[in-house]
Amino acid sequence: MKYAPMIFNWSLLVSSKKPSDEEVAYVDDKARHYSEIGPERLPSLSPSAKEHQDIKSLDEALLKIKDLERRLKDIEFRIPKKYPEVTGGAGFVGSHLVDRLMMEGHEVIVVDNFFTGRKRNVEHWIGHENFELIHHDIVNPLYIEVDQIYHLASPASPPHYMYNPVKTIKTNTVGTINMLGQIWNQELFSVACSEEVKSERCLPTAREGNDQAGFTFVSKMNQEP
Ligand SMILES: O=c1ccn([C@@H]2O[C@H](COP(=O)(O)OP(=O)(O)O[C@H]3OC[C@@H](O)[C@H](O)[C@H]3O)[C@@H](O)[C@H]2O)c(=O)[nH]1
Repeated sequence: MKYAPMIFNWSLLVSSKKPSDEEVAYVDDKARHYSEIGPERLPSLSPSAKEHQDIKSLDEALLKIKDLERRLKDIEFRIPKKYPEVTGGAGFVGSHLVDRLMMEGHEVIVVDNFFTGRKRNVEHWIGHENFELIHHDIVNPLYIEVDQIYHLASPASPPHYMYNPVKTIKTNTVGTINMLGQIWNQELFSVACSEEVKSERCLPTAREGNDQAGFTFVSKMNQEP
């Protein structure tokens, strides 16, 4: 790409055009005006009494805002926050649940081995002080303190749960036992299951009306706490 050379035309500064009589008269008039009133009569730049008053009330307003912010923080602290853990929180259903919990102001921990889940499903929360993402396979124990668990970590669709059936059964049994071990009150433990699994503890997520549904059904049935 070619650039046009920048030429500064000095002749523009030395205009040949003479000021008109009107322009000269204006400049004369201004010069006379300011020589008459003198510098002391120029408008003062220091604040007037009224402006002083305004600044004072501005300070007071800022103090009030600070006080209100502090009281708001106090109130926020009194609202019971939950510390829920979402296993499989990087998956389709899990990430929507995470959004909901985060929007409600809870401190959310996501545990996922990214078998089918994706970081991008929760990336908008990464860096948020209430959010933590742990790359972990629930088949191995995990020792963290939470006060509620939404257990969604499981291969969800036939190609995924049939990919390694033994591992699927391990995830849904050993994995679930591991997650249960994290929480003292099992009433605060919810499992996501498809509609075939009839249990009050289940959060129904999908209808798995296919030949292999029985496999995931049996596997998930073992999850029931
Ligand atoms: O061993 C595993 C398997 C899977 N996962 C995770 O579990 C999540 C499953 O989410 P997917 O997007 O694949 O599937 P869905 O969100 O549709 O499944 C959801 O509804 C159906 C239920 O049976 C599933 O338990 C629930 O997660 C993924 O993030 C996956 O990485 C684990 O963390 N560990």
